[in-house]
Amino acid sequence: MSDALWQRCLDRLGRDLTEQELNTWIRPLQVKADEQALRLMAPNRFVRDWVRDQFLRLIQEVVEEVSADPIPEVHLEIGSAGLKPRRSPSAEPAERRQQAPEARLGSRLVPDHTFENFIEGKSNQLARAAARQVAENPGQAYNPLFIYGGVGLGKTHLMHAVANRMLESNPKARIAYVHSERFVGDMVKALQHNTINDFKRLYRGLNALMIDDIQFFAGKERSQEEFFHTFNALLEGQQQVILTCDRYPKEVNGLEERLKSRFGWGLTVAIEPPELETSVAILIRKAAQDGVQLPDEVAFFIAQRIRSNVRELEGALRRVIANSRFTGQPITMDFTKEALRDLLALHEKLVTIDNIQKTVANYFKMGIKDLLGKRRSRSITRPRQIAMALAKELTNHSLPEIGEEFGGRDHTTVLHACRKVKELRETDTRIDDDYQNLLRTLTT
Ligand SMILES: Nc1ncnc2c1ncn2[C@@H]1O[C@H](COP(=O)(O)OP(=O)(O)OP(=O)(O)O)[C@@H](O)[C@H]1O
Repeated sequence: MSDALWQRCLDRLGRDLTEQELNTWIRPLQVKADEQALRLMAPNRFVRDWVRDQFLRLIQEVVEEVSADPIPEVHLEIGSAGLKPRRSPSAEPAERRQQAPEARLGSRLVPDHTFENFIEGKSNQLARAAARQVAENPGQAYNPLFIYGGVGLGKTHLMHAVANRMLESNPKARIAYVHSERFVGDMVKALQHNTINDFKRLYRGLNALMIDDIQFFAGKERSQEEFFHTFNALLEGQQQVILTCDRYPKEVNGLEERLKSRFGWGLTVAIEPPELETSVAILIRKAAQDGVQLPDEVAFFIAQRIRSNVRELEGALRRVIANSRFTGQPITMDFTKEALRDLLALHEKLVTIDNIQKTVANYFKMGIKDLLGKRRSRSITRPRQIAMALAKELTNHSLPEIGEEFGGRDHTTVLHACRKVKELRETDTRIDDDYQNLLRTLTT
């Protein structure tokens, strides 16, 4: 009964919470069978406290709304609906752990991927904070830590930052960072050479295991099986596990349910594409690391045009710096536009005012006529203002040109729209989410 009720609550909560809030805080809760109450089990104290402070009242309201009489009380506790992971000391004897040669496990860590070099912004704040906690208290804070998000957004960087920090405090820590394809490859080799027991011993004797891009496990049942056991052995021994994936674990097809549910034991956090200010800060920092002082306007220019991910931002910056070194010219706006001409042409070709109008109208489920027309009800002016702000941000058109394209409006109307949207994004997360979603749709 509780499961069905909770499912109805989840559907209803989807209307009030963002997808990220649902995925990070609400979906990891498990329901424990109870006739009288709805018992929600949080995987750890952090999640319980956060859910209690931020969402419990809403959950209670939703439960009242969706349940028939009698309305159950809502209890929020730490634990799980099923078995708890055993809190035994390390699963492997110490001398056996010492035998495993590090070099045979995983890939090298990038020394520059540190917390200090990771620029924080709203889009990655939670992931960075969680990773830091894990680095300070491996095996204790959140286990496993599951970081998900699109390509090139800093998941690997954060993983390495945890490993680098752990090694700083304990140079003997046994940490393996592996891409999931490599884990699968190594396992297949071990099976072929009859060395699967060594393989198991190596992995299970670690202090921390970090596996990147676990979406590649999809459909590989034998690897998932082995990984599941390794994973359990490490968790039981309170050794840290960190995983990354390009999407929310429940959305990976071909991944066993028991694995997906285990991932929810710790903390699942998202990384989003960086906001403009974060992108600018990243560019300025990366340039400085290369000994280049990047003018602010150039950083803004690049960040405004390349919105998809940090790797692309870095690529554009590298190209500007390389061109400047090669030609001996200083990095000015004109120089940057020239250096990135083909890249920007590609982006601009895709983002036209027309395209923005269609995408925004579609997103808010309204007609283009209304978007461009004279009606002034809020349900129409907001999307209209958002569309104008996007046109200013993503195209090279001037304010009067944009006004013209929006039903012949004055350039001051466009300016007002841009300011209003900026202000609203700072005060209303829903509008900010809508804006970010639209940005992403238009630029990727
Ligand atoms: N917030 C940030 N501050 C500084 N550098 C960043 C930040 N986010 C990402 N980067 C840099 O962007 C590049 C891509 O990041 P990373 O390889 O960690 O992405 P990823 O999310 O793991 O992508 P993929 O899914 O493709 O593996 C790296 O060079 C990384 O250092």
